[in-house]
Amino acid sequence: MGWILEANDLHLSFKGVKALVGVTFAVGEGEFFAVIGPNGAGKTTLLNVLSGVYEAEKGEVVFLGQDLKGKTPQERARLGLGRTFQGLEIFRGMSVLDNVKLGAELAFPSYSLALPKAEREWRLRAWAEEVLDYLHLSPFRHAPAGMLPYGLQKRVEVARALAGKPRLLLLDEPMAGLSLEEKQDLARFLLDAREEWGITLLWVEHDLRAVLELSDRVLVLSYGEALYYGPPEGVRKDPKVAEAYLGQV
Ligand SMILES: Nc1ncnc2c1ncn2[C@@H]1O[C@H](COP(=O)(O)OP(=O)(O)OP(=O)(O)O)[C@@H](O)[C@H]1O
Repeated sequence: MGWILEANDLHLSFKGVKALVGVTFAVGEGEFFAVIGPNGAGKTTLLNVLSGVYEAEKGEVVFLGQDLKGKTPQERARLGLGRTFQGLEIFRGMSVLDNVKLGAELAFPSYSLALPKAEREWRLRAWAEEVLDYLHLSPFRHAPAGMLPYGLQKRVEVARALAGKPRLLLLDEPMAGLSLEEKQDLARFLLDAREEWGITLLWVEHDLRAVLELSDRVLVLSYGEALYYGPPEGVRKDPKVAEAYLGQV
């Protein structure tokens, strides 16, 4: 399998608290890859290191064959490494369409700045509308994003990230706070986006059932260390994982 992302021996501590301890894994092109683990295991820290919010003290992150050391989150996003956050990161007063258009800007490389303004705006809007349509958000396109029910706001956030046409999208607990039906809808949209636009997905998620059902491979973290790395079928059988979750799996 061709790797789109490789993380080698990542270490990071916060004032003596070891958040990542020698974490090594790789994500294959087109995979749906999950990172799970108990609270405080280092999952969000790992996403922050991959997306450039933090720099690892040791180890390297290689994306599409390129070492990301020293690259800012914006530079990483431009290379095709997208991200959604725990909690909502949308502009509440802005319309759904404008939120998604902001994300779509990333999908239009700088040369398109040379296009006439109207032409560029038209293309941007057409692509944003396509993404909205895909995620069944078109009926809400003119509503201020903050006025929508929570589940739809989460979907707007995912739409904005997908509109940037990332090669790899990092998702931090995309299903938190969603109803079962909303979770099933989101799962379908993510799987469809992978199929349609060739986006690789790496998600941190607490809903173990959804993770084991949807993911191709899983990395389990506990106290910053990788406990398990492999197919979902092995997660429940692994004694170290069972111990870390104290019977939760
Ligand atoms: N900016 C920071 N400053 C100090 N300590 C931090 C910081 N970020 C994370 N930590 C610590 O690092 C460890 C890992 O935290 P992290 O948020 O990555 O875990 P997590 O697996 O995402 O947890 P959760 O499931 O609760 O979101 C924890 O002990 C946390 O307190």
